[in-house]
Amino acid sequence: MDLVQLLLAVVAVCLAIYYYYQSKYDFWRARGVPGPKPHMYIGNFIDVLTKKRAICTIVKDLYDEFKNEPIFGIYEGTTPVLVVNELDAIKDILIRDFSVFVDRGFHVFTEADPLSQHLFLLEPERWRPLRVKLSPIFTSGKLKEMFPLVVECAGNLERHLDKVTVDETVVECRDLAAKFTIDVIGSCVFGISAHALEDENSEFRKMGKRISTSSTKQRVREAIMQFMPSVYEVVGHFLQMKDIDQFFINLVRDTMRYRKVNNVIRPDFIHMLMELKEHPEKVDSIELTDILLTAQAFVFFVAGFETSSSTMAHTLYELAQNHEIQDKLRQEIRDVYSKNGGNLTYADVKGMSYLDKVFKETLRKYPILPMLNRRAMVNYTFRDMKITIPKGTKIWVPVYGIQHDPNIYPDPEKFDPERFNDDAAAARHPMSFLPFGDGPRNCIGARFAHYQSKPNGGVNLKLTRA
Ligand code: HEM
Repeated sequence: MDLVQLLLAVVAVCLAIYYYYQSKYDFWRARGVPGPKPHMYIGNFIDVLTKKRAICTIVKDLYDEFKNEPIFGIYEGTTPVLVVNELDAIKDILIRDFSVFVDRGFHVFTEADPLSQHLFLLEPERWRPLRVKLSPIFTSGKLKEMFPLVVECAGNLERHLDKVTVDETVVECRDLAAKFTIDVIGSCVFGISAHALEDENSEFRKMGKRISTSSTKQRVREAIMQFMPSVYEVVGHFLQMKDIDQFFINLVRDTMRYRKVNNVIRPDFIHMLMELKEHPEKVDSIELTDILLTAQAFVFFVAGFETSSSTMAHTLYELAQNHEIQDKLRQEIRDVYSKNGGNLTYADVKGMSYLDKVFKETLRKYPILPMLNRRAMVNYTFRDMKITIPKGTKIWVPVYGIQHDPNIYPDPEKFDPERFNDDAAAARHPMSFLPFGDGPRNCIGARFAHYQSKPNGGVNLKLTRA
């Protein structure tokens, strides 16, 4: 083969690759679904990879551009994703036709990343029986039993704030919220005192920081996981955060062993996971390994810590700018505390209606997940729309866009808890407020989130001014 032939062969291969990838971007056009133009290989997420824009901004901008369409198509890398704007269609996906959309469409890396086998990521076969068995952990009754543990942490927070306000130390609210949440999760999930409030070097705090800080290694890891899952299966082992995994594996194993030997019973998640382990026959056909149980405790830490602490920090941020709302809320909180001789009960938290509105408005303006993910398990035809998507198609529900849509929430950047008056909330479509998702695969910890976040806000406002 001479040089010209070699060059022609190289050009032919390059063209073949180019057309192969280009043809992947015909997916939505061929089905008559509108959408933004994708970039070669990267799809519509170049700004996420280059960290130019946050994913919530991208979701909002795309939603604003296509919000008059009931659906539009985008590409995650080369994978087509259907974004569904129409609220009735969203209800069909999350609730009515849930059996079609039971999967989130994420990968579980059983070998490369054993703790990824948790409820949020699991495929339907293992998710279904586990969700059934884990749901009772979050019933009102169980949370009521657990509430004294939260109150104990709120007491520590109160003492901590007493100290720092006397010293007139500047308090970083985001950091304070993270420490409090770690103490609550440490106690309610793992049954240990994490001491994050008092000790800057607490092991749990360090783990929380490691998980939530986005290092270059972590960014590379997440990008490969999301855009090249089959590559991650091979190289994931090298990118794994082994010390974090080992910390949680040891913690759960040692705590379970200690409790068993010393016959310790405590009303927390570890106890409930131990009960599942003791009765494996209760979990259908799936094997309940220590790793699988640890993965569930791990997701309660990850999902419970960052979500609630960000929400608390956002609430305090908004209250610092809206003094009227802050004063009204403080009055409600002080009334409840003084009625009960300085104590806070489970029923009190439930009864604080203004705090509830403030919490909801925070989650409307700052939803933790900018979109919900689902994947069609079979071919699916949308009602009232002449479109059929093939089995395997990924779906996004653009929560951030919907919750910032001025047609649904007038003046959406304004922080206004009155949007959640009973009448105003009832007048809106139920799918227009989805901070915890909806349907059988909604947030399993939603109720727990209320009962761990609100006492934090309560203690902060009772004692201080944001
Ligand atoms: C303010 C706090 C929180 C927010 C805003 C939040 C939000 C969410 C959202 C939007 C989802 C996806 C729902 C869907 O796809 O329909 C989710 C799932 C989940 N959340 Fe939360 N969450 C919070 C707190 C918690 C807590 C405290 C825990 C556990 C202790 C938790 C555990 C989970 C788990 C395990 C899932 C996956 C559920 C499944 O697939 O079955 N979350 N959360």
